Amino acid sequence: MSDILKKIWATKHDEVAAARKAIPFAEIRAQAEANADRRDFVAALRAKHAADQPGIIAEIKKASPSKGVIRADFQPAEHAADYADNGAACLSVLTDRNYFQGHEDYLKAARAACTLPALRKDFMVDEYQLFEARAWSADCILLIAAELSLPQMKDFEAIAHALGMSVLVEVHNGEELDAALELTTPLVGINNRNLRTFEVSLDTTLGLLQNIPSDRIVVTESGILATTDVSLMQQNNVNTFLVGEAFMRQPSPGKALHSLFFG
Ligand SMILES: O=C(O)c1ccccc1NCC(=O)[C@H](O)[C@H](O)COP(=O)(O)O
Repeated sequence: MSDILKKIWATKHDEVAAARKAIPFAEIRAQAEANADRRDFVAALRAKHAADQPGIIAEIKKASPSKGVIRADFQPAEHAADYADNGAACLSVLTDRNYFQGHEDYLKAARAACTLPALRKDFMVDEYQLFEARAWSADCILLIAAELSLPQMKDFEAIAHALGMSVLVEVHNGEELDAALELTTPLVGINNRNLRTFEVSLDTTLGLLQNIPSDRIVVTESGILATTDVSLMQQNNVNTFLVGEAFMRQPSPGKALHSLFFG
């Protein structure tokens, strides 16, 4: 099995090198720092929990390495408004072009179509991408502990927070979780998908859960497809979800969200 994560990482370094030539670092940094349009990603999740509701991060994803094209009729702004109307707390928008057919314009369009905070869902390998994210109005960035060192994650977290963005740190095993818990972000994502083999098991969340302090918000990511999956997580006190495919494959992603979480 080829390691897709390593391939993605190599592509990202090439992309960043090209982006730095197209828009110099000083310029993207100035754009990021001038962008005062901020929405609080963590507060949006906490508000749902305070109202005794699930915190749903609804993903806008056209394709993926494991599934190919998930949704041919892809309308990011419409999907965002549909999610917002049906109880999502936040958006997650793929901006990776090569592997997910994403684009920064999808992030901008989705966020502009509603009032929800948005995660730039991408593979952050270089600080340049954090400034890009804020320049594009992202409210949160993803750090994948499988490929980032702890010093890198600490640096990236500090930059994201200084720019007013939240950080979702993502783990898949105990070693990655130990590193993630060295960060200050309350958002700890447990990816049920092994990003190297594509194998999905909800036991990943259940197995790591007990090692996460109660002041963190555990986000269960990937493979949430059925109401039984939602109930299993809620029975284990996990009430924050990052869901893509189960919504994006349905004619109305928003109605699919409503039916999965609110019956
Ligand atoms: O989804 C993939 O195939 C994939 C492959 C390699 C790296 C990341 C990948 N996915 C990112 C995600 O984690 C998911 O988009 C997200 O958690 C939503 O998952 P799902 O609800 O199963 O679409």
